Amino acid sequence: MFERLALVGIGLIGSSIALNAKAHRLARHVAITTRRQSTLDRAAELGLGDSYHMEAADAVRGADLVILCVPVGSSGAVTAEFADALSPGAIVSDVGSVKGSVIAQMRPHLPPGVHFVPAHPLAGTEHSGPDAGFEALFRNRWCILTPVEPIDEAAVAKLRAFWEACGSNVEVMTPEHHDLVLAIVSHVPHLIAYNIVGTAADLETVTQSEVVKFSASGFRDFTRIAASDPTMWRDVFLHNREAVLEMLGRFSEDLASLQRAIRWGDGEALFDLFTRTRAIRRGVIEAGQDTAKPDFGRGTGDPAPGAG
Ligand SMILES: NC(=O)C1=CN([C@@H]2O[C@H](COP(=O)(O)OP(=O)(O)OC[C@H]3O[C@@H](n4cnc5c(N)ncnc54)[C@H](O)[C@@H]3O)[C@@H](O)[C@H]2O)C=CC1
Ligand SMILES: O=C(O)C(=O)Cc1ccc(O)cc1
Repeated sequence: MFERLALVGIGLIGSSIALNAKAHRLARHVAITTRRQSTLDRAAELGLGDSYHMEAADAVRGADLVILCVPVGSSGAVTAEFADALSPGAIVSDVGSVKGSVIAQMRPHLPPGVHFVPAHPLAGTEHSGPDAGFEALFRNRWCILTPVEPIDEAAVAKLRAFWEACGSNVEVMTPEHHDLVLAIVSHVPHLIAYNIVGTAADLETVTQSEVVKFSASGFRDFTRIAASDPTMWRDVFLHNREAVLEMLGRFSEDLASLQRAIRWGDGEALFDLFTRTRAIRRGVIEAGQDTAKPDFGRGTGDPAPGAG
């Protein structure tokens, strides 16, 4: 599919892409570059690529597909390191959990003649680093493409085919819509997990060990999410600020109304909400998705179906 794939950053997502490239023969040569020598050495030990470079420019030179796989806050600085070495006609993409900010950071560095097609695989775990990757990560998961003007349809089609070969279902949308949808289905839920685990750990009457010992399944799920990479998630919140604050505002209002229902013994309000949310989960399962599928509908004015 590609002659030379350059992966810039080789953590969970970069290494999972590398394993797919090898398993499905998506590129004749996979060039890997990352910031630290120790990470590059580990990638080489794992046999993730065909060549390994400490200089990003050396990895992207001659590449027809470059995928940036670094925390979103580093996107601009890292792109500046290799932009001059990009070949005309190359497709430049990324995997960042935020699209608007990443596009704003990367675009000014990209020379005319390369095709910029940002992407976001909605697939991951709480683990990070090159050892965390696995080939099945993207299978039956969504990958969202957010092409920017001037859109090259052939480049979009090629990147779509790449992600489909990794097992993903591909959807195209604007960066703004992506950031709003992801704020409610991914970013705010992570913030809630970080917050509730922090609150539990801070309780003076509940020691840290009791939090671990008595974790029932619901709280256990929160602890898994709250174990996610601190650098990555700090960057997500700093770079999707507006959408997250908008969704948090709605969330707080809805939480206040639940608090009120509990205070005033309004069982009907609680029962009604829990009945609606149960139906949503069952709809998700019936649709064959055991993880939340974003609401790709537009124009409803309510990107959080069933919230509140
Ligand atoms: N972890 C997840 O579940 C998912 C993450 N993403 C996105 O994928 C991107 C990468 O995330 P992961 O692979 O999980 O992270 P990771 O922490 O496993 O790997 C990040 C990689 O980037 C390198 N790196 C960090 N700062 C750098 C810099 N300034 N210059 C060069 N290399 C640098 C690290 O050495 C490492 O190789 C992020 O933008 C994240 O938002 C997207 C979907 C899921
Ligand atoms: O581990 C989980 O449950 C996740 O939610 C993984 C994840 C994290 C970040 C993304 O941008 C997409 C997927």
